[in-house]
Amino acid sequence: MAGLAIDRVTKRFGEHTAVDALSLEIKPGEFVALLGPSGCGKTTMLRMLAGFETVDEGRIQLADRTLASADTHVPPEQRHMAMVFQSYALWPHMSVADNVGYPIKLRGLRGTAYQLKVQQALALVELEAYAERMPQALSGGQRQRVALARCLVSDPSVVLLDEPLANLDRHLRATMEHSFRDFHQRTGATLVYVTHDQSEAMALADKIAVMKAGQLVQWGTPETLYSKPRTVWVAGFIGQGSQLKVAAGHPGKHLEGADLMRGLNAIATERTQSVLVRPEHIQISTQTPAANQLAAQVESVIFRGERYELSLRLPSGETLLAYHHSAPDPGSQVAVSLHQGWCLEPDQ
Ligand SMILES: Nc1ncnc2c1ncn2[C@@H]1O[C@H](COP(=O)(O)OP(=O)(O)OP(=O)(O)O)[C@@H](O)[C@H]1O
Repeated sequence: MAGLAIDRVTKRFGEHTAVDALSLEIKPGEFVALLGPSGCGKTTMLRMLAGFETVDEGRIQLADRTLASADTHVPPEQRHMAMVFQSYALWPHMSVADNVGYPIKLRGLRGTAYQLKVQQALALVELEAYAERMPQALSGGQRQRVALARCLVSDPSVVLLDEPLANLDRHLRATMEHSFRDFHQRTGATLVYVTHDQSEAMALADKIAVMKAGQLVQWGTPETLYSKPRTVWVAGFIGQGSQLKVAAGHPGKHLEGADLMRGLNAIATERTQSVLVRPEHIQISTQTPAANQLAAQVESVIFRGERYELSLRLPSGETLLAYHHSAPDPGSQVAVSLHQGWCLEPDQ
């Protein structure tokens, strides 16, 4: 296993900078997600890692070896990496076992050694029983697992995955999230996973690189991104929550309930700091508001199975998303206690 170092890597297409001085240190065996909206440069970064694109500036290293820089370009087949695409790209005329074994057959492996490798790769994705099936006779999730097995058969140091669940329905995606985590635990491979779906990145990755317009805006564990998003934009992109303006705190600080309430009650011109309040830090009651609570009007209620999701309007005119175990009437007044908030940096 080897770690990957991405050091101030830049890629331009004509006038457009697709990846802008991006740096990341990926440890051996880490599961990393590149997360960001469409067009932010995730796929371009992945293709530079794979060697399908050259690097204009900066350097990519795998362990001590330079794979790419302005004057170095190791070709894809010499990088010891494997890539899994959204479209699976299986050969329809070959059985599952033949699809999986194809890369090592190309390298001349035959006989028992070949059979064993194919069997081991199929076992990693729990498809041993499907070895003789044709790809058309598999579900979308199973096809994606065949594609994974095919990339593992050559023991790559790094597996690159480009939105591998994008073509699957919601139910299958959830199942596959478990398969990917199991797969990572069984292989211990270094995985770099591109997605624009924040919940997928949070469910899968050990660390997430959040990208915007070619730049890295935050690099951290899913827990850190959720509880301490750096900027207004990251907070809007990760998880659910409301952003309010307060006259208290400063970026990178928590605000406890009393300070938060005081900050919210200040006059509008003084409320210049953006604060993120997650729904789990909000308590709702249908009693008359006490001195340390806010009065809010219920605008809408959505049933989510285990709870109700409430959209509330505060006296300042701002909206607040809260959870509650029962459904208050739309239009009614509730008392709101805020227990905690996180202060955000403005976007550049
Ligand atoms: N070969 C190319 N020639 C010119 N521009 C390109 C090329 N490849 C990508 N781009 C541009 O670079 C930017 C980043 O594209 P990229 O595919 O990396 O984004 P992405 O974050 O992966 O988006 P998506 O989630 O939609 O796949 C986009 O503006 C895209 O149009």
